[in-house]
Amino acid sequence: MSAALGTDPSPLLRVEGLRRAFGGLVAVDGLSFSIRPGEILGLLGPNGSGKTTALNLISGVLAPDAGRVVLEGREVAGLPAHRLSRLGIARTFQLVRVLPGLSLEENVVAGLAFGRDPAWGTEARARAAALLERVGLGGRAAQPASVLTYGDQKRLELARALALSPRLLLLDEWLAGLNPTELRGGIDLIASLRDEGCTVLMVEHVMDAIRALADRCVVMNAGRSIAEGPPAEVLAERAVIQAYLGEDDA
Ligand SMILES: Nc1ncnc2c1ncn2[C@@H]1O[C@H](COP(=O)(O)OP(=O)(O)OP(=O)(O)O)[C@@H](O)[C@H]1O
Repeated sequence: MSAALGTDPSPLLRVEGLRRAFGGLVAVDGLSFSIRPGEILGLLGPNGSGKTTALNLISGVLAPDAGRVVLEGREVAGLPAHRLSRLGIARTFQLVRVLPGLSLEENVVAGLAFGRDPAWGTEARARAAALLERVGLGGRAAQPASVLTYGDQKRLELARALALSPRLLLLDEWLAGLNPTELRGGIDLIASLRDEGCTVLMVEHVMDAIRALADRCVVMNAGRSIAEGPPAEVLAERAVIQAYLGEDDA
């Protein structure tokens, strides 16, 4: 199925034959898929299937052993994370990485220095205020990040990622661990980013969120893509159900 998407003439991002091993364990094993501009692609799979490693390879946290990562026609595999930030790839992390000793504004201003459209000083503070407003933290710029609830830390981390003016936003289980109210708000927030044309690759275990948000999904198992397509179709596939049930023959 991924071969058909490989013929897409102008994907925003294309990964091809991506591979990364840790010692004898091949965490990502020949992974290929594309993301079109404005699309939300869900990257799914059971624990340990290689999703976070794939995000790490795309965002420059890790270098691939083999394969290509092509952003708007440009080969970017192996570039370090700070170069990829400048080129428009931003991400959130599974374990939230806000700077607790800094204010909300300072957290976002720190992100604004490293993106595609960097800003400093007065302009950075104005843009930080707008970004905080955008993620539902408006009016709280001066508060220390240490007072935030878990859900609000996630919002702050999203504001920091958006501060990079990304072409592609990578979300690593951004909705995990939220209570039902926070989850609803989080889904609405991602939906609003999509409505603004943001392109998103999201690793997510919350299937209600995938059904509500993703245009397409890629399902990984043991480092490989085992299914690709619209959520309703993919989640009904036998191989996907077996992978989630932990079958060896999936
Ligand atoms: N830095 C590392 N060193 C050694 N092994 C690693 C490293 N990072 C990941 N792995 C292994 O690679 C495999 C894939 O891990 P990865 O975190 O990418 O999976 P995942 O699909 O994101 O899992 P989860 O849903 O639990 O977050 C696992 O077996 C994991 O133990």
